[in-house]
Amino acid sequence: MLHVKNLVFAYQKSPILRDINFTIKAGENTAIIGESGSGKSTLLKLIYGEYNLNEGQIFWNDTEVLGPKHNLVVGYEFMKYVAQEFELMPFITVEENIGKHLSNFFPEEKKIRTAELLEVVELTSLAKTKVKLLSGGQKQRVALARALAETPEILLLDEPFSHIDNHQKQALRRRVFNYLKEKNIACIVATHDKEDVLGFADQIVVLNNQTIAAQGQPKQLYKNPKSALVAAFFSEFNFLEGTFVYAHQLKVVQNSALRVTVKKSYFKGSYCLIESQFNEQTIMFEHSSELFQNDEVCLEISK
Ligand SMILES: Nc1ncnc2c1ncn2[C@@H]1O[C@H](COP(=O)(O)OP(=O)(O)OP(=O)(O)O)[C@@H](O)[C@H]1O
Repeated sequence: MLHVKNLVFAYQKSPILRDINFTIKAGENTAIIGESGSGKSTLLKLIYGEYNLNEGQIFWNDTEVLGPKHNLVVGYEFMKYVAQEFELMPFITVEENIGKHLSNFFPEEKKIRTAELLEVVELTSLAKTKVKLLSGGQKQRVALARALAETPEILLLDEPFSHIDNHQKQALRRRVFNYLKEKNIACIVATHDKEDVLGFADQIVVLNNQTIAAQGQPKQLYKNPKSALVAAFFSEFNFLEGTFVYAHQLKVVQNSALRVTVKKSYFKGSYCLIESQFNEQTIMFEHSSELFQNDEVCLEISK
């Protein structure tokens, strides 16, 4: 189990993170979300032992994670970290990068393991290609596979699919997260993308104002977002009748007190997102077809 206890950290004087407390069980997937600059990457680096804490402690089971003040070499065998700037070796091949830390004493095992990981990240066809020739997304996949090579107990992922195109992202995400569950590898994913979270995360930790603003299971936070920050992470939303209402929870009806004037329609594929006006307030709602400027429609909340 990972245990982050009363963590406080500042790069210089003003704290970046304070009063951070949470736990992660073996095999659990935790998403760290929050605005840009809220400290997600910093938190991952602290858990990895890259910096010294100002206060607090971090444990993986009975081992305390200590910063560079106490450790000559950053990192622990049980933990791997895939940073936003994945540091690969450009002049050797994809498979050599992935197998870099696997023992040469067991060449057969190394071969099998590398082949397995190439499949997880769907890079089998590029196994013999030098990394310097790869695209950003392909490099990101090599970094993921390399982090998995030695089967860590916990994996720290910073925006792990950010460079990968949409077409490949969906399937890759499922493969990687299912693989982690199968192998009982805990993971922490810092992300801006709700698709990295819904359907995969066991818990979400929301960072805001240097601290944990909310924490819970995705379903809980989604159904009852207590702040605009959380609601906005999941979907387009409105603040109506003292509560957060997602755009898809507003339906056009014959008659209601919520009579809005359409400003603009945005085609979204299977639906249209409609921007409308109610008194001084902008109301966003989803509709099956396009509506036109100055159309008047009545809306009802259907949660
Ligand atoms: N090495 C550093 N030295 C000083 N300040 C830093 C350093 N790295 C990050 N910061 C500051 O710490 C704060 C948190 O940054 P961090 O990168 O952890 O945020 P983040 O939530 O991961 O952002 P993003 O979503 O944009 O990646 C920011 O204000 C940033 O400017």
